[in-house]
Amino acid sequence: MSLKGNQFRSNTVKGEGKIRNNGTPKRSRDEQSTFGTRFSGRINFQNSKAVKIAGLFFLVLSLYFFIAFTSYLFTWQNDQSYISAANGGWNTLFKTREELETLGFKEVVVENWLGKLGALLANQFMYEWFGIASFLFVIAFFVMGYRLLFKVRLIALDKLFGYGFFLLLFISVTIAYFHSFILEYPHYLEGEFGFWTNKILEAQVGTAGVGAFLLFIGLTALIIAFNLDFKLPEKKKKIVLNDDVNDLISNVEEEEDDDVQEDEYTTPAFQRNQIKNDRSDHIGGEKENETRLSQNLEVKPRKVELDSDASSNNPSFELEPLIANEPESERNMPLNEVKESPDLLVERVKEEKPLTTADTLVEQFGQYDPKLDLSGYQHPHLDLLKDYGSGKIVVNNEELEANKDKIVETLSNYNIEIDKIKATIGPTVTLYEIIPKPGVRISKIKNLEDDIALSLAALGIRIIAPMPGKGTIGIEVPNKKPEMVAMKAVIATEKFQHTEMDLPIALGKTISNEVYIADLAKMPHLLVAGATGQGKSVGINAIITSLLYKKHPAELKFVMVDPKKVELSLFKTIERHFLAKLPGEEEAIITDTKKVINTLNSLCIEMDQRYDLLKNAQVRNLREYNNKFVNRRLNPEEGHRFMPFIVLIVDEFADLMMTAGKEVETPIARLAQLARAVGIHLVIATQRPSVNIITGTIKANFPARLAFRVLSKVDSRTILDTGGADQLIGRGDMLLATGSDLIRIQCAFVDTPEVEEISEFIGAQRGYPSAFLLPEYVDENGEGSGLSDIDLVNDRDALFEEAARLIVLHQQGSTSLIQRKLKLGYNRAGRIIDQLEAAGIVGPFEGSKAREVLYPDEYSLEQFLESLAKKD
Ligand SMILES: Nc1ncnc2c1ncn2[C@@H]1O[C@H](COP(=O)(O)OP(=O)(O)OP(=O)(O)O)[C@@H](O)[C@H]1O
Repeated sequence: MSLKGNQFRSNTVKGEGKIRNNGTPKRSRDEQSTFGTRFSGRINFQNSKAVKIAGLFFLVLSLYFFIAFTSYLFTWQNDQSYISAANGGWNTLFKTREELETLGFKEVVVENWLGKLGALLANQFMYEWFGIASFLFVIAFFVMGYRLLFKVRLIALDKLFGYGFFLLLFISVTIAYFHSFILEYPHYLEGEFGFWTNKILEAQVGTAGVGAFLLFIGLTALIIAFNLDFKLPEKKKKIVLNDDVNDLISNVEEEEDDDVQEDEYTTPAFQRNQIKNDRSDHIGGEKENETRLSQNLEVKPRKVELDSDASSNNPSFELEPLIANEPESERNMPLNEVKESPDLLVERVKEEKPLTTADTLVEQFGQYDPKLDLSGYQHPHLDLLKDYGSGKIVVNNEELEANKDKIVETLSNYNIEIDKIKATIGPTVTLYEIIPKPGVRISKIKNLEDDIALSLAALGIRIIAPMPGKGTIGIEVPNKKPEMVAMKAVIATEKFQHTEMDLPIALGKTISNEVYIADLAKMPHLLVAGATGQGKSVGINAIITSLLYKKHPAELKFVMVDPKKVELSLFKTIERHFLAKLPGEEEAIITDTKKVINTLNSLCIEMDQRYDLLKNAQVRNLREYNNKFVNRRLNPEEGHRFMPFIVLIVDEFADLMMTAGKEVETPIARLAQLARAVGIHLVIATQRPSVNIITGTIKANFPARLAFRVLSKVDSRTILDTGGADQLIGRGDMLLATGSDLIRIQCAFVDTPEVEEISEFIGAQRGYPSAFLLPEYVDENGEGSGLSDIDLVNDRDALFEEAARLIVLHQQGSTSLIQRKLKLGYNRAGRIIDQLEAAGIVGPFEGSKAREVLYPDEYSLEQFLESLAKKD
C-alpha cells in the first residue's frame, strides 16, 4: 500500500524523527496555564501590571456601555432633541451649558443616566450603527476584562471575535427585517446598519428572499457552531401479514385490555399487543377459522395469541410476531416505559491535561487520516443489490394449524399432554414451542425426537428439548413456502448501517425474523461447513459483501485462498483496494497450494511484526494501536504504521489439508490461536467436515462455527459438537454456534452477478498502486517467494527497479530501507542490494555506514534503467 499520498499531505509531519515517542511534554506547566496557551511564552501576561489595569479598564468599560445602552432604551426620545440639534452632538460634548446656550441651544436637557457622553455613545452605537445588537460590545469587553484581570478564559478570543462579529451583523439585519413589518422608524432596535442592509437586500431579492437568506445564514451558523443535527421524527413501520390482519387491528386494540390479564405468559409488553380470536377461531372448532393477527409495529406487538377454546385438551396457541431489529431489553419492558424514558443529559467534564508533543502535532496537522490516500472512495451503494421475494411474511393459517394439530396428536399418542403451543414464524421455518402439562418429563419428549419427526413427515424438522433458558420444547418445522432473505434487505437495515462493530457481517435473519449481524472481530475466527450445494459459497459471498459495504480499503484487507479457482475469482477486480498478496506475486487470489503455504507463513510473520509493534506502543490490541497512531502518538520513523484488519478467506479447506496437511495446519492453528489481538481473522470453509480435516487443534481455536446442511449426524457433530446440521433444509438454512449458543439463521442471499457488480463498482474507482503487500516469506528449503541462486546481473529481482528508485529518492543505500519500504525479508533485500551494487547504482559495502548512492537524482537513474532494459 502506498503511503505516498499521506507522506506528502497533511498526514505526515516533517522532522518526525525528532518526535519523541509518547510525546513527553516539552512545555513547562506554567506555560500551559489556562490563560491562553497561544500567548504564553511570548509575553509574560501573568505578572504585568499593565495587563491588570487593562483588564479593569475593559470591565469598567463594559459596565459603562451597559448602563448607557440600557438607559438609552428608556431615554432616547427625550435626548433626541439634543442629539439631533447638536448634529450628532460630539462637537458639543465638552462645552458648558452657557457655551451651548450661546451657540443657540436653548434648553440642554440630557436624561441618559450617564449624561451627555452616555447619550452620545449609546446613540452612536444603537441608532447610528447596530441597534440593540450593540450589547454584544458589553459582553465582549466583559469577557476580555475578566480574562485579563482574573486570568480565566470564558471563551477563546478567536471565537469571541468571530461569533461576536457575525452576531452583531446578523442580529442587526434580522431585527431590521422583522421590524420593517411593524414600523420602520425609529431605528434604534436595528441601527442604521441593519436598516440599510435590509433595505438594500429587499430591493435586490424581495422580502421573502431576505427571510430565506437570513434563515439560511442562521441555520448555517448553527451547524458550524454546534454541528446541529436535523432529524425527522421516525416513521413507524407497518408489516403486513395477510389481508385479514389490518382489518382486525382496530378490533384487537379494543379487545386487548379485557383479555390480557388472563394469560399467564403475558408480560406487560405482550399485554399491549395481544390479540384475541373470535370465539369462532378456536383451533379444531367451527369451520370459520379467521385468525386475528397484528403485526403493527406502532403498538409494538410482542406475541400474538391464537386462543383456543376453554376445553382442557386443546392447548392455547400463540404466535410470536416478527419484529425486526428490536433490542431484547426493550422487548421485556412495558411500552410506556420505553416511550417515556427521559433523555439523559451528560455534562462533559473538562479535563486538564498537559499538552504533549502528539497533541501539538494533532493541533497542527490534524489527526492522521488513513483514508486520505483514497479520500474520494465511495462505498458500494444499495442499488447494486437486488430484491428477492416480497419482503412480507405471509402467514398461512391452515398450515400453522395443521402442523399444530399434528404435533398435539403425535404427542398425545405417547401420552404427552401439552398446555400451550406458541408459534414463531421465521423466513424458512416456524418454531413451535410447546409447554407440556406438569409432570411430563422432558427426557421423554427428547427420546421421542425421531418419532415426532416421522409423524410430521417433513424434511428438516429439528427438536430442541429443552429450549435453552426458556423451559419450553421447541420443534422447528419448515415452512411450505420459504421466504428468501435478500442481502439488500439485511444491509439496508438501520441495525447494519449504524453498527459500531469493527467487522460487521450480516448473516441473515433468525427464526424470529430478526436481522442477525455478528462481529467477525469478536468471533474471532469462523469455521464454515456444509455439503455441496447447500449455500456455503453464497454464505462466504455474504460475509465478504457485508464487509465491503462497511469498510474503507484503508481499514481492511482480504487474503483470499481459492483452491477451486472459480469461487473467489470475482473479487480480483478489487485487488488494488481490498486484497493483500505476497511481494512479487502476480495474482492476489491464491489458487496454488505451495503459494498458500507461503502466504499463511507470511501472515504469521505479519502477525509477529504486529505484535512487536503493539509491544513497542504498549497497547493490547489493534484498535488501541490504531487509535494511538491516528492521534500521532506513534512515530512512523520507528516502523509504526496504520494497520488494517486482515481477513483470511479459505474457500476449500479440505482440499488444502489433503494436499499439504501439517504444512497448512500449523500456520492456521498459530494464526487462530494468536492473531485476534492484531486484527487478523480467519474464515475457513470446507465441504467435508471430517475429523482429519477439522482437526482437534483447529477446532479448539475456532469457537464460532457456521454449519449449512451436512449429510450425516457425524458431520454435524464434527462441526457443531452436536447434531442438527443434518436436519437443516439447505438453500442457506444454517446453524451458527458461538460458544454455547446455537442459532438457526436463514442466510442472506447474494447472487454472483450482484457480487460482480459490487466488485466492478469498487474496482472502477481509484485504488492503491498495488495490492497490500504482506511480508516476504522464504521457507527453509529456499523455495519461498524469495529468490534462490540468481545471477546478479542477468536475473534481476522483480522489485529491482522499484528498489533502485527508492534508494535514489532517499539517497540512502541501506538494505533495511528496502526491507522496510518494500516489506521484504532480509535475504531478498540483501540480494537486491547486491544486484544494485553489481549494476553500479550503489557503492560497495562500507561496514556500519550506508552504501554510497551513485546516482544523484531520479532523472539520471531513469535514463540508466532504460539503457539497462535495452541491453537486456
Ligand atoms: N441464502 C440462500 N437463500 C436462498 N437460496 C440459496 C441460498 N444460498 C444458496 N441458495 C441456493 O443454493 C444454491 C447453491 O448454493 P451455493 O453455490 O452457495 O452452494 P455451495 O454449498 O457453495 O456448493 P458448492 O460447495 O458445490 O460450491 C444456489 O445457487 C442457490 O440457488
